[in-house]
Amino acid sequence: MQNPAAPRRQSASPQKFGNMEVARPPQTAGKFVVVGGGIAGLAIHFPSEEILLVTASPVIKAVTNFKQISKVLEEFDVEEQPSTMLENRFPNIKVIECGVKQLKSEEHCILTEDGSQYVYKKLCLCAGAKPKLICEGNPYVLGIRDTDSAQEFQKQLMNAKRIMIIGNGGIALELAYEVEGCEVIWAIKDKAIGNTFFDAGAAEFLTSKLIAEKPEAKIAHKRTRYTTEGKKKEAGTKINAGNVGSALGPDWHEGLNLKGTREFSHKIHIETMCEVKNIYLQKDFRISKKKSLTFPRDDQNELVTTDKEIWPVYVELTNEKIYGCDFIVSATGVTPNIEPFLCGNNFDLGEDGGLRVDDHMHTSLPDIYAAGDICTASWQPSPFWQQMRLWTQARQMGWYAAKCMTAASLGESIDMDFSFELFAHVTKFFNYKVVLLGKYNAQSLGSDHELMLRCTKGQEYIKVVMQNGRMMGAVLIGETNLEETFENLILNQMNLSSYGEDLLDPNIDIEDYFD
Ligand SMILES: Cc1cc2nc3c(=O)[nH]c(=O)nc-3n(C[C@H](O)[C@H](O)[C@H](O)COP(=O)(O)OP(=O)(O)OC[C@H]3O[C@@H](n4cnc5c(N)ncnc54)[C@H](O)[C@@H]3O)c2cc1C
Ligand SMILES: NC(=O)c1ccc[n+]([C@@H]2O[C@H](COP(=O)([O-])OP(=O)(O)OC[C@H]3O[C@@H](n4cnc5c(N)ncnc54)[C@H](O)[C@@H]3O)[C@@H](O)[C@H]2O)c1
Repeated sequence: MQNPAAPRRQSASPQKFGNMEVARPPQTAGKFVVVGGGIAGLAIHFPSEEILLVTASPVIKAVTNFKQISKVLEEFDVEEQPSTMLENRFPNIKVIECGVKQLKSEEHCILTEDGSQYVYKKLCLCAGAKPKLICEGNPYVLGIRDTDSAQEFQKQLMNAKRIMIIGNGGIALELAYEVEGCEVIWAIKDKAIGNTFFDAGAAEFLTSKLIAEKPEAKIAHKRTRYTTEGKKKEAGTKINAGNVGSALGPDWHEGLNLKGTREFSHKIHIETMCEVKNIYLQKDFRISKKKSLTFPRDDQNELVTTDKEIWPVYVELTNEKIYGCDFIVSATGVTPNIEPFLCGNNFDLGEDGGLRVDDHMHTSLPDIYAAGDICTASWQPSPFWQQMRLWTQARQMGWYAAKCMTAASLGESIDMDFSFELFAHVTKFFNYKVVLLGKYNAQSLGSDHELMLRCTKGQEYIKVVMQNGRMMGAVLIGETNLEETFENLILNQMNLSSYGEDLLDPNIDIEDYFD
């Protein structure tokens, strides 16, 4: 049976009239059009509706081994697959492998880079985000986002003796632990590592792992890559250089050999409370007559000497120190991919540059929804939820957006999905399981809160955030088995004042206590 969602594709290039190129007339697509084949776009399922998925990357992301760990915590692996696999599994989905270059919201249509136009009834934008680099266009400054940029990083690392990592979030934390055989200078704005996830206490717990030699055996990698090598691209479907592929996710580095040219395991030096002031290419640095420093040794403390080695690039920090290196990784956050959709469309934007969405994932323009990294959640959130640009949230948003779009087209109303009640993230840093719940860093609680801690060096770190005797958030590092109990305690807001310190007493089986 012919797929009803399939728009008839004519020639790949725009029609020609004399010397003039004219975009092909609009093709009426299915009811719903989704832009982006990342985790948010792929979570959009309408079992009985026709969907047109337009995506710039040749592969799509599929969630496998999905596990609901507790009410809100989810764990899953992600595989890259060819888009044909998606079409085979879901005959109501038609995939167009091409970047969207323009949105005409008044006409309800999108234009792709091959000159085609598709009309939508409802549209969901899931075009993700791209790395926010400290110095755009500098060939020695790399960002990591998708499979290709991760492989480029690996390629450059293979020939590197020293790299600099700038930033203090997820990517920097992972790289600082994973990179071997290469000196790493890690410059952070904060006093302690991992500021987007941890406070100084948790950072200290983890730092001991960072400076130790890495004894852990590597776990087998779960990601599989669909390779496009040798696959001839159709004319006109070339991906615009500005378009990135889908973002990597959990275990992204497991298939990569993150090793430099040296024989040692870890060698890392952290420069705290500083930012990048200047980046010099080798020639400019020579002209500047400035001096760079050698890699600081543990026993030298601040006594570093002038570096005799010549490096391709030099980084001057705001603490006046200068280090040479082979290249710089800018792990400094992301910027939502909104450019192709802005021209002529008056979207409300969030402070972080995302498309503002309401509690039904609806943007400020009629019939246009957004989900995942591209959007800025602009509803009044639950007291225990905040947006972070993560796999889990992208998946939940995509899934919920689909429900909202269906309900809107049927004229029905729908309640906010339960997954937005509580922020819950499970990940792994420095080979420890890390669970973050609710206001895990006392975000927006001001000074009116207290912390309870339990820490066993090398084994576990538990922090709970309490306010008026109620649990507001928690950080659980290690195999604590407390996530489900704490999730319930945050959600039910039970008054825990009478338990006092017993709450974290290791001799009390807290799970049974609150069953
Ligand atoms: C290195 C790395 C490690 C990470 N690790 C974790 C982790 O361990 N845990 C976690 O929870 N999160 C992690 N994240 C974050 C997570 O990957 C993202 O939050 C999530 O993938 C966002 O999904 P998305 O669908 O919104 O965007 P993306 O995955 O970026 O997908 C966007 C899609 O839109 C397409 N697109 C872009 N522009 C256009 C256009 N103009 N036209 C058509 N298509 C377009 C792209 O090709 C892509 O298919 C990590 C991110 C990175 C970079
Ligand atoms: N395990 C995980 O959960 C995981 C791992 C990797 C990445 N991610 C996600 O992937 C995305 C990208 O990761 P990321 O690490 O680039 O972003 P991030 O948002 O996690 O961290 C960005 C970091 O860069 C710092 N920063 C910003 N501008 C800076 C500047 N000019 N100079 C110095 N530091 C600056 C910030 O203070 C912050 O520490 C994020 O959404 C992140 O949540 C998650």
